Amino acid sequence: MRERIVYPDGLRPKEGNRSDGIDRYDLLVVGAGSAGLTAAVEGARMGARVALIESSLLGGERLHSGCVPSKTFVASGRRIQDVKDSSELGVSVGDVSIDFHSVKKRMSDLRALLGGKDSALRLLSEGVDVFPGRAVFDSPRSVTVEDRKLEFTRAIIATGSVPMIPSIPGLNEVDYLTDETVFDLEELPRSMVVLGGGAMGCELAQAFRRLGSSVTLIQDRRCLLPYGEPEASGMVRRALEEDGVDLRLGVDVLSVAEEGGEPVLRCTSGDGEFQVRGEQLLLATGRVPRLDGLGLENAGIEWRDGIKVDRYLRTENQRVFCAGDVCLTPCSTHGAILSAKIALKNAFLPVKRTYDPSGMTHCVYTTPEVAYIGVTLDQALAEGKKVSEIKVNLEDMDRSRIDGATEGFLKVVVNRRGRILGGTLVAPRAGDMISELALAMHEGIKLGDLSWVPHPYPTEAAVFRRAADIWRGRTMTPLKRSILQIWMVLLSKVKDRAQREELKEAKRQVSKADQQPELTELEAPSDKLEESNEKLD
Ligand SMILES: Cc1cc2nc3c(=O)[nH]c(=O)nc-3n(C[C@H](O)[C@H](O)[C@H](O)COP(=O)(O)OP(=O)(O)OC[C@H]3O[C@@H](n4cnc5c(N)ncnc54)[C@H](O)[C@@H]3O)c2cc1C
Ligand SMILES: NC(=O)c1ccc[n+]([C@@H]2O[C@H](COP(=O)([O-])OP(=O)(O)OC[C@H]3O[C@@H](n4cnc5c(N)ncnc54)[C@H](O)[C@@H]3O)[C@@H](O)[C@H]2O)c1
Repeated sequence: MRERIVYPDGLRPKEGNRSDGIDRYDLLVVGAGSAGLTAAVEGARMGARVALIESSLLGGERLHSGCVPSKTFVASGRRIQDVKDSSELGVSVGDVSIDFHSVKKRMSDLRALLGGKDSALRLLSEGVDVFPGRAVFDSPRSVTVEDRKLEFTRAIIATGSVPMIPSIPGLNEVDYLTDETVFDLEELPRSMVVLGGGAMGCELAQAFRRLGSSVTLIQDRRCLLPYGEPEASGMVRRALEEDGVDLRLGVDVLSVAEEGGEPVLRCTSGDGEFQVRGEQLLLATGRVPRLDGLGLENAGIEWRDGIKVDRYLRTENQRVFCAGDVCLTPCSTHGAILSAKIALKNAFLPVKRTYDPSGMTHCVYTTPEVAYIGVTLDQALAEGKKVSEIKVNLEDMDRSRIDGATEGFLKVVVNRRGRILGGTLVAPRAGDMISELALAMHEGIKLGDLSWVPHPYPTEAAVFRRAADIWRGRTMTPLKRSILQIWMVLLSKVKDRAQREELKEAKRQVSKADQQPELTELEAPSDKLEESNEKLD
């Protein structure tokens, strides 16, 4: 289970030396996950006196129960699958086996290694005072942590989120796993029921299946990953089915009970009632902000399902801002980091930045990966926008053919001027590649401009150049084509006239030379004549 922060000897923040015993900070950050760590370190670098409060482990969800552990399982699952699929590339291997304990040990080692940069020692070296304990606001400008009162000029709440536990009869009477416990499993489960077909459900269902568990995924909606491009969702569905995940879509879970030491789910769908059971039940049904016990009412901040923030990420208390999962959905580490930078800037500087969710990238690390940004074609049309969509299938890309990974596509949604409004990429490394669209959208670079970027050959990233070329071809209207044709005729006429002038001049030289006696002097003009004739050819 989670441990408390351990301070190296002598590095604990000094007791407040003010006569009233209260420490005063320019910036107080609650929560040391991706958002809180970013705000604290960048705040200290800006010259602020910073206090960072963490009630559990430094590093937050990314390090302990989110990205790092899940992607470690995903990486092992991918490697197994690559080995199994290698015969397509002419590589034969014998039986493949999985050592779950080694997979887990690698995950723990990685957590320790990557956690180094989130350590108390490193934070103190950056000038951040770290306070272990639970922060409770006791007034609009002060917080208490372990009986110590800290006053602040500005505060950033970055307390993250907790798993959303659905209200299903009987659920609280059975043992279930969430992201906070699934990576602590000692043994690979023989069978697992995953509830929820969002990013977490799809990634972990595929990973556990590849590691060797028999997996059933139950999703209430009729599709997986319901918020993005439907074709991408369909591809992930096919990929999971090919891996052997038993998919049950459009299903309501009526109740859960324990039978023979296993959770059994009574479900219903259009086809009637049925039961699903597994050695383990994993909940992947979404997240809710972590706000309980923060004493927000004492800080003059209203909250119900979440904290209300404006586009500057400021709460009703003008001194207090939010960043990360506590105020964003969908949740992501890069969203947490970006929002922390924005909240920090807005907390101290006169020039404000807004948080624009439409510029946020999303990636699901299944095989193939699905990455997207902005709007889909359907969403743009529903908003009444005049847009079109450019699509390139991976099977048309040389690199995808070479690697034998042709499942996937790029779709880019553009307005009539070629401005990019969104895009979806399904590809082996879609998460790495989507940044090109993010950069283009951020900098206002149009799709056609990507045509001039020298994407190396053969890479999958050249799919952007292909899309840009298709767009440029499409924008060649009959009018543009006619203008170009007229221009080319004019150009050829101008050229002809220049060449005729040159010829005339050469002839003049020849006739002039005819009247001269010396043969050598004739050579130059006749050379010129030949040259001119060549040019005309
Ligand atoms: C299984 C899984 C996989 C994921 N994979 C990815 C991925 O691949 N890519 C990606 O971008 N995102 C991924 N995410 C999402 C990502 O992990 C989160 O969006 C991100 O870590 C949130 O960072 P945060 O700083 O907002 O919150 P957190 O990391 O949750 O940090 C909040 C911190 O605040 C502390 N805290 C709470 N209340 C108090 C209090 N009162 N006083 C003091 N401290 C307090 C908590 O202990 C915690 O450490 C995944 C999530 C899950 C569940
Ligand atoms: N790669 C990544 O960036 C990554 C990976 C994992 C999680 N995350 C983030 O973490 C958060 C949590 O992920 P998540 O997948 O749990 O949430 P999610 O909201 O993305 O998906 C939850 C899914 O569960 C379904 N669901 C909800 N209640 C259900 C029920 N009772 N029965 C059946 N299905 C039900 C919903 O329809 C939804 O599709 C999200 O914000 C996500 O973006 C990100």
